[in-house]
Amino acid sequence: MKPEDLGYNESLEKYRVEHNLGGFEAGRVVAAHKERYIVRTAEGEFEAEITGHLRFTAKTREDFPAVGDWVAVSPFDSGLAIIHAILPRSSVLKRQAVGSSAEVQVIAANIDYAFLVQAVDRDFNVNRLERYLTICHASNVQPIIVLTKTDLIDRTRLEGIIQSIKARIKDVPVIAISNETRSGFKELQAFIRKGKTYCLLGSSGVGKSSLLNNLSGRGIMRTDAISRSTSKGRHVTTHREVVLLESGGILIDNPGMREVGIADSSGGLETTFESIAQLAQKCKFKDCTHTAEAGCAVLAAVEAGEIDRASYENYMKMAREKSHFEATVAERRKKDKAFGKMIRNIKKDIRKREE
Ligand SMILES: Nc1nc2c(ncn2[C@@H]2O[C@H](COP(=O)(O)OP(=O)(O)OP(=O)(O)O)[C@@H](O)[C@H]2O)c(=O)[nH]1
Ligand SMILES: [Zn+2]
Repeated sequence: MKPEDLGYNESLEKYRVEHNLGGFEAGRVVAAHKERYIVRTAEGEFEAEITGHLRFTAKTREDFPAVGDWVAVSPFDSGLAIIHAILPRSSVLKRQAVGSSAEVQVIAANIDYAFLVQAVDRDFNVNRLERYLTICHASNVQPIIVLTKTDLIDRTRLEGIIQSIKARIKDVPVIAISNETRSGFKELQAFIRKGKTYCLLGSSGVGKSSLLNNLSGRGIMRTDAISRSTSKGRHVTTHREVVLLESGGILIDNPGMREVGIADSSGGLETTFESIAQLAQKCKFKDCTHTAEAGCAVLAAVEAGEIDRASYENYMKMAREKSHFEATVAERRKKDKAFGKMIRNIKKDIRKREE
């Protein structure tokens, strides 16, 4: 298999050469579990660990390899390799970790396109689509909306749903398919290009697995589980989270993908609701919350019907979640800082006493 088949490209190769990584092989992380990785290179598949240097210089979880990452590796034994560096990511899909720590988890890296999957029956909800769009914009992933289960409703109802999406979401392709009748698959396939990386985002039960099965046909790469003993003697089983589609596209599918929420969507909110963000600059007060202020340009536009009220409410809800998330992170950083200072003071005291 050529690295290009896994999505390797010229800018990655340029980086590898320019940063003196030419002596290593380029590989793509196809599975990650704790600090154990499965890396696929042109030569084959390796079970890999990161160098001590990478581990000790890592400041956050984002400094560790994730599924989809391109890494510089050196094989050292049959089937074993060391990861020396992570090549620059074109996109990072993350989510806020469960719990109160507000730590960000990297779900996958280097995804080009996300299929935002929604069923046209009971799951259908434009607010949820906007939520996924926000994540895509924050992550630098191109969205494509896929409506499933179109066999369950009639043509008129489907047209109505598509219209209601287009009224609120501009410039994002909408494809309607059925996993049962396979209608719409030709149109969908036209969006899948060789060497590009995709993922599926959507609630449980909307038809993501069925879609994946219909797309992959033969040539699926993760049919068997990987089970090897680790250097520490443990025996673990991992599933490859990268699937090669028949059309040459690469699909990343892992459990974290199914729990994507809002995390650190710097700029994401603004891109999704561009018109709201632009209006917000025209508000009378700089710190306008767009809830009740006089001279609020956003409220005025909602009143005038220039902005959809549902979009406005969704925007406000996400803005609140985002600021809550950022506050939690700031709070934790402050605590970490105070703790670090305390430790330094204790050490100083000990040194003084020893003198
Ligand atoms: N009628 C109809 N049923 C579908 C379609 N796509 C999926 N289903 C059914 O919907 C159910 C859920 O489909 P899945 O593909 O498992 O959904 P999923 O999104 O992978 O769900 P999770 O694994 O929970 O995330 C299954 O019973 C499918 O047979 C469709 O296009 N039409
Ligand atoms: Zn305002």
